[in-house]
Amino acid sequence: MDNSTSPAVEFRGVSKRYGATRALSRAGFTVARGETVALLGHNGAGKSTAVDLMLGLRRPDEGDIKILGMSPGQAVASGRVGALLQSGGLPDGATVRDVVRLACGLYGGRRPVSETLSLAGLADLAGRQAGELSGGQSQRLKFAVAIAGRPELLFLDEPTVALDVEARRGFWSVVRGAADQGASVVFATHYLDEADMFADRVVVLSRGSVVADGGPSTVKALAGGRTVRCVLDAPDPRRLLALPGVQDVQIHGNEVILRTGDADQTVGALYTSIGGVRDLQVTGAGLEEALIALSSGKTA
Ligand SMILES: Nc1ncnc2c1ncn2[C@@H]1O[C@H](COP(=O)(O)OP(=O)(O)OP(=O)(O)O)[C@@H](O)[C@H]1O
Repeated sequence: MDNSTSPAVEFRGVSKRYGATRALSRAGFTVARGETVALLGHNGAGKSTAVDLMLGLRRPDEGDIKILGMSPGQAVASGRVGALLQSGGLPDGATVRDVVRLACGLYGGRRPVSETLSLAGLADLAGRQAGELSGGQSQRLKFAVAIAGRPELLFLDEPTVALDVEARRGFWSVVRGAADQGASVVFATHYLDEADMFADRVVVLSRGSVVADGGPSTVKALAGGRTVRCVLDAPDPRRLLALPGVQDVQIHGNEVILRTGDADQTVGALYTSIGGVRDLQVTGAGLEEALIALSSGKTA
C-alpha cells in the first residue's frame, strides 16, 4: 500500500482506562507530515498514555489510531518511527560511538554513524563513556538512538524533564536539525515555553480530553491573550486597534492598555509603526495562564 501521503498521525476518538482511571476520553488530533506538534498538559493529563498508544505499546479501549497510514504496531515494525521515552537507560560501560553504532546497525545503516553523531551534537563526545555523560548529553544520546533509523516520525515523551535551561536549549536545537530534514515530531511536555517555541501546533490535553488544538498563539488567544501597557504621546485608538493581535484598546490620558492575542507581534508593531513607546509592560495570559484557563474550561 502506498501510504506516503497519509498523515503522520491520525488519532480519532481514542479512550483508554486503567481500572477506574480514565486516562483518555475520546481524544482526537492529527499530525501532518513534517509537522512538529506538542502534546501539552499537566501531570496526569494523558500525554504518556497517548504516546504509548501511538507506539502500539498499549491498545485503546475505543477509537482508531493510524501512524503513517498503518496500525501503530505495523508502523513501528517498519522501522519508520523513532522514540525517546521517559523510561529506558543506556549501557554505562559503552562509549557514545558504540551505542550509536549499535543503533545504526540495527537499522541496516540507513543513517551513517557519523551523521547520527553530528545531528545529535555528539561528534566531540563520541569516545566518552555513556555513564559519564551529563543529563543533557545523555538525552542527546537517547535522541541519537531514536533518529538512527532515519525515522519519518519521532515521538519524544517529556525529553527535557530535569534538564537545565542550557541543556534544554541544546536538546531542542538538535531536534530542530532532525525536523529540518523532514521528520514529523510529536513531543509531550508540561514546559509551556517549549511548546510555544518549538511546536508548529499545540494540542492541549486536560484530564484525558483535548481542550485546545492550534498554533501556540491561537492557544494563548483562546484564553484571553495578554495585556500590553505603555505610555504614548497622543495615542490614537484606531491605529492601536489596527496593530497585529490587538483585540481591545483602552486609553486613559497618555496611558494605553491593549488586550492582545499575540503580545510579541503587538509589541514589535508598537515600536515599528507607532513609536515613542515608554514604560512598556506585558502581563497576563502566557501559555501557562492559557493552560490553566483551558484546563478549567474558563476560556473567553
Ligand atoms: N499503568 C497505569 N496504571 C494505572 N493508572 C495509570 C497508568 N498509567 C497512567 N495512569 C493514570 O492515567 C492518567 C494519565 O496518565 P499519563 O501518564 O498518561 O499522563 P501524563 O500527562 O503523561 O502525566 P505526566 O506528565 O505526569 O507524565 C493519570 O491519572 C495516571 O495516574
